[in-house]
Amino acid sequence: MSLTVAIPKGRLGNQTIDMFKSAGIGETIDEDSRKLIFEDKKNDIVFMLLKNSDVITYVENGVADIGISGKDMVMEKNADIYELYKMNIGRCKMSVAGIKGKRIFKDDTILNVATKFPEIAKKYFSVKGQKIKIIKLNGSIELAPILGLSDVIVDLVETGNTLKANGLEIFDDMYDINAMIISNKISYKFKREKIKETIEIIRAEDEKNDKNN
Ligand SMILES: Nc1ncnc2c1ncn2[C@@H]1O[C@H](COP(=O)(O)OP(=O)(O)OP(=O)(O)O)[C@@H](O)[C@H]1O
Ligand SMILES: O=P(O)(O)OC[C@H]1O[C@H](OP(=O)(O)OP(=O)(O)O)[C@H](O)[C@@H]1O
Repeated sequence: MSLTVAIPKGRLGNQTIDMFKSAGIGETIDEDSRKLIFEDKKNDIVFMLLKNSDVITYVENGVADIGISGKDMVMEKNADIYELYKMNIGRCKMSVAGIKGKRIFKDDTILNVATKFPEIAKKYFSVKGQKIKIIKLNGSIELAPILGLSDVIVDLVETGNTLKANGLEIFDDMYDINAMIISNKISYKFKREKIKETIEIIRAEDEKNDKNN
């Protein structure tokens, strides 16, 4: 049976597809076409291109044997999967941020938190004993404090350019984030050799790219 691989469309997917291609795998993948599924007959792998936040769902349900997902999504979905390899791509931080110079402390009152990651934010603030209200957004999170929708945001920060350009700053660093190769648990039992072989190929490309950067 072929190995099925879930690739997120967008920044992580583009880099991963390049890695596969330079190892001679997935040469049939055409990111410019509207097709979402590509078969590499030579290597007996089927690639599916998914929305980033859906990769975990496909892997957890076994429709994809393995997938590439940001650690942020792995934490947010708390899925029953294996994390097999931590990649050097997709490196950023998850942070609490808000309007520069206006760090808010609200001991007994509720802090309004805008984020794409409600579960991560809830756990983080609950450990700190801070009561919060989540405002779930899907993008442009940095707008929320500027427009008065929230007190703070919980979001990813890489260069810090988006925060800076919008007059925000980091209040607290929460977690280091990177891309992960994840696997369905049953697939790992029955396709272990093929999965390991594929991860070794990606690992070699990932390490090679990391050295060159
Ligand atoms: N600025 C960034 N720098 C580095 N890695 C990032 C950055 N933003 C996101 N990532 C990582 O890349 C993954 C994919 O991000 P991308 O922006 O392509 O997806 P998305 O559009 O947020 O997808 P979705 O809306 O489905 O969640 C994230 O889950 C995260 O792990
Ligand atoms: O620190 P920086 O290098 O500026 O990167 C951080 C930005 O990148 C991500 O957004 P993305 O580009 O995915 O846009 P969206 O989530 O707003 O759609 C993240 O949500 C931040 O907004």
